[in-house]
Amino acid sequence: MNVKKVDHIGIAVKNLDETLKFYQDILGLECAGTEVVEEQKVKVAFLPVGDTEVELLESTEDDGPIAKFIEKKGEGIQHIAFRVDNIEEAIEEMKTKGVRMIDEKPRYGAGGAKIAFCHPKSTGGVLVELSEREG
Ligand SMILES: C[C@@H](C(=O)O)C(=O)SCCNC(=O)CCNC(=O)[C@H](O)C(C)(C)COP(=O)(O)OP(=O)(O)OC[C@H]1O[C@@H](n2cnc3c(N)ncnc32)[C@H](O)[C@@H]1OP(=O)(O)O
Ligand SMILES: [Co+2]
Repeated sequence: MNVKKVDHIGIAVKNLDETLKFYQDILGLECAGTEVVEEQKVKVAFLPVGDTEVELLESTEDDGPIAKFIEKKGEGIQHIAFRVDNIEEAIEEMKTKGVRMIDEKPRYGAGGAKIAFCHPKSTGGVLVELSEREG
């Protein structure tokens, strides 16, 4: 597996605009854009920090993964995403090594990335996202 960097840290929030006040006005980060990713039932805001990004996630539906996460655990860090150079190969390697994949095929991720999630029960308790994209 060739992990290049931490692509982003995904943070579940109830209200994107409210939380952006902390990241923008207090931390001084810039919001590089927002996007609705229908398949994940989220509205996403990206805030680059050095070589990585903070990804703020607000649910667009009551039954989405972010809504469920907040219901059970409250707001906070929901996943960490690692950048890989070939996601299909990375998924196969994970499976071969016994990791339980939530996604066995890449899905659409924000910014046109190809993404796949690994189940927290087989990663030591962290929801891990694999992400392949340019840049
Ligand atoms: C836009 C995109 C992008 O970057 O481009 C994104 O990031 S979208 C980001 C949002 N999309 C996703 O998260 C998609 C992948 N996520 C999922 O499929 C789901 O959220 C699961 C991770 C499978 C959890 O599903 P669900 O809540 O129905 O399962 P569950 O409550 O039965 O949880 C099973 C066990 O996993 C734990 N668990 C649940 N969510 C967790 C999380 N985020 N981190 C660590 N552990 C977690 C629960 O506490 C429970 O443990 P116990 O049994 O010990 O209590
Ligand atoms: Co993500």
